[in-house]
Amino acid sequence: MSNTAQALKSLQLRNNLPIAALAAACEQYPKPEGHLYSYGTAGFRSHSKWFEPVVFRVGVIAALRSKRHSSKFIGVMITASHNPEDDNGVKIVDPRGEMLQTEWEPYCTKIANAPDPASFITALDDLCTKFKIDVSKRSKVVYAYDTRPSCPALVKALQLGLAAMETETINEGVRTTPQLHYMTRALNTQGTKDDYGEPSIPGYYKKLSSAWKRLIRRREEGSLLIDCANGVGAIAMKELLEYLSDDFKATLVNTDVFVPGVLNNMCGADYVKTKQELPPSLKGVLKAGQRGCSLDGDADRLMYYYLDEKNIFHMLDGDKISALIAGYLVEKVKLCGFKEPPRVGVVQTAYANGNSTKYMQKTKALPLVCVSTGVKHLHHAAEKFGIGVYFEANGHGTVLFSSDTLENIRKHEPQTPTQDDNTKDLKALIDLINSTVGDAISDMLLVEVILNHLRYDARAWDSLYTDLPNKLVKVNVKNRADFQTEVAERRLTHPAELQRFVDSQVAKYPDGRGFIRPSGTEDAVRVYAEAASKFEAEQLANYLAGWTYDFGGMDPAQRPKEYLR
Ligand SMILES: CC(=O)N[C@H]1[C@@H](OP(=O)(O)O)O[C@H](CO)[C@@H](O)[C@@H]1O
Ligand SMILES: [Mg+2]
Repeated sequence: MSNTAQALKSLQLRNNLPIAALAAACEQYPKPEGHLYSYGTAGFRSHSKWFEPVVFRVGVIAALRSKRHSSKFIGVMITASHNPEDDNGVKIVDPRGEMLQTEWEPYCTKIANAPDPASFITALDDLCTKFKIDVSKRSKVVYAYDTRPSCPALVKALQLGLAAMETETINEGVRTTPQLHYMTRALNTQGTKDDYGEPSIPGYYKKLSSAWKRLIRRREEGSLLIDCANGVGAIAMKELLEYLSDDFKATLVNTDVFVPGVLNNMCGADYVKTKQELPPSLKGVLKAGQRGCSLDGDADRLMYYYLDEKNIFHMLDGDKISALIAGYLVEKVKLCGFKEPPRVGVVQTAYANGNSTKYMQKTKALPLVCVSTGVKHLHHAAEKFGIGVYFEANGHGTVLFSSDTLENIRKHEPQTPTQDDNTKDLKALIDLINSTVGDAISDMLLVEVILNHLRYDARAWDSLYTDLPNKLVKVNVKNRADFQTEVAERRLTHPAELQRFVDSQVAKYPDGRGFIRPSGTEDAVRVYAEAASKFEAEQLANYLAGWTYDFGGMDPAQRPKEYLR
């Protein structure tokens, strides 16, 4: 008998898992030695070379998650978003289209890292016991993937995991991440009072396009330039434009889907946010005054921008999008004439520009909370408002309507024609917004509608407030776990001396703010600083980076020369 067979025979499981099928499949996808995976903010993410065993195991976990949720559909999305083309990632989507419940994350990590079939099955057994999963229940999984060359092989691995669990599956093919989230929720709510829409990709386009047509008031001059990052967003945008009729004028660029080496390369939302400049491929294409926007590689992030008459680039990031939407919604709600108007609130992270926070709180008197980085934290905090607007500065975000708010709107009886018009608008806005997750395409339509209603061009929108100059630096350290934070990652608890240095430096700069936190997705520590001028923001960031580098146990002789000490 082989070692594996012996190990399997001596297993004492508490749950009736299909051991033979799981072990056989696991042997086909042996876990490479020396690679540790961790289920974090963005699910699992890694170089695609080592990724098939992880995706196979995620298939099994997703099936168990479905069994745990009375056989509701669970979603699985294979994508590495804005990361390089050779990376890939996988994440699990819960029945309402939300991110996987946090309590499952450490179990996913353990299952992914189990070195052999016996320990893999034992880890699954622990999960089943912990969450009282009835293995005999049916399971259903809907999945999709992005345009990366590694996807077909990863999909095969996923399918093997699902087949081992005898899962009913729907393969949605190459789709955006938000489309997969939509599908998951729509499949699970079909025919119920919470019906989210027709559970199909045409259903998604119909829902968005019909809401947009109900909202749009006047013909726009010129066309919106959309940088699709050479990713799946290009496919979705082309399909959506078919539904939007000629009234929506858009020019798509960076649409070379499936061409090797171009995905997210020198384009896309992450490029724009990190470089704070126009992608080279848009130079000479975007005209002064014209609005442009960039999606990321899986179309869940959105960045807007324009060139002024001197051809100077201005970025309208997640904070500006959030300010526009929140400011608009708070006024809209007032115009509906509710007896008890829903409370509109905003959720941000420490990366939100200081002046955006000031604008929301002081100018707009909006309640605002700051949470840790990562969409799941923002999403949960936004659920506490009647209408919760959440965006990360990098352009990922959406609007949530609580069930009380939806009920309130459904029952509302407008007393005047104005109230009636505005209530109709609000209902259409709910359809236009993909509340399951940040959706670049839905957010883009929402921004366009609001600008249309307010008669704003890009410059008018930009002038809501002026961004404080800022700089983000990624610092390599020996062990990022040595850096620990508190108050939604805005302060370090360890190393305490480094935090004291941050405090003393920041105090020297007008409008200065800075913080240091370990990345949740990369092996690095991020340093952020803002101040009244570009020079000061950069200088502050470079001081904090220099100190972080040294505190991180790195060799001072190798310290990058822009870092200051
Ligand atoms: C500064 C920054 O942009 N951080 C990003 C990045 O997280 P880090 O934990 O900073 O690596 O990736 C996350 C997942 O995509 C995203 O939610 C977050 O906003
Ligand atoms: Mg993304």
